[in-house]
Amino acid sequence: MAPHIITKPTTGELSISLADLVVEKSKKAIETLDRFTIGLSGGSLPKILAADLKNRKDITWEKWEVFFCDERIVPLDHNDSNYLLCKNELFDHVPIPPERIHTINGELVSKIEKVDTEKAAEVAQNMVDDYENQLIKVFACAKSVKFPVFDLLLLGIGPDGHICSLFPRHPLLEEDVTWVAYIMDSPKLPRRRITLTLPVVNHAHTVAFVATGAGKQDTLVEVLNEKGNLPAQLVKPIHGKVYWFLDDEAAAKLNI
Ligand SMILES: O=C(O)[C@H](O)[C@@H](O)[C@H](O)[C@H](O)COP(=O)(O)O
Repeated sequence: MAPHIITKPTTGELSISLADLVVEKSKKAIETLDRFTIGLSGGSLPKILAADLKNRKDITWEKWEVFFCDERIVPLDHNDSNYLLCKNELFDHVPIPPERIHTINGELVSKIEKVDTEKAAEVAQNMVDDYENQLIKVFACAKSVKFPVFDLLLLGIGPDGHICSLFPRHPLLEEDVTWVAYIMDSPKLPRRRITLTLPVVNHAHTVAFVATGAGKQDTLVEVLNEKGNLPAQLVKPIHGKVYWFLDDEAAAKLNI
């Protein structure tokens, strides 16, 4: 199915349009399943997302279940933390119950910082298991049931076409069993991260990319106009829809 591409002259207008989609998806999910499952990313996304959304009065925030599409393995109060970014932009301004915001395990973060490289992989695997268990609880299914189905995943895109912490040509792109994986050799710093895997992304009901600024022009031409295997091009939800929220600058080289 062709993606829906939404372009707006400014990031302010883009924030309004993105908030409209989030409100719509949140309402629909809460009406049917009494909860809304959303995955957030880092980068510029939390700020663009929160700018308008945090002032919306028509959201049942208490019914949200928030996960992170990827997270850097750093303390939750570290400047590199995607959680901290989302907290500052959104969580501090809206009443999502803290227990419904699913972070990486802070104790395991402290542990990983104190061990050698070999042991670090073991701790990272524990962190992955912990995060998968949080997903299992919310999605109320045994791990044998294939994949969680998020109502909405919000993704940024790197200039190299990466999404989550899934980078071009990285073996993690082949992962087709686990829901969450760790990466210790991320080409983008910090090196240690955990990420949702591609099959989880592709089981979501709705995936929305957000990209702004001239730095994304060439990447968007490649991802949207050409065939290839960049991580963003591998996002093809089995039953879901894909949206692209772009400002005019980012979209300038697209024929739309
Ligand atoms: O973990 C990270 O390193 C970032 O979160 C990264 O994945 C980001 O989401 C994209 O690079 C898009 O970032 P921008 O939207 O800021 O361009």
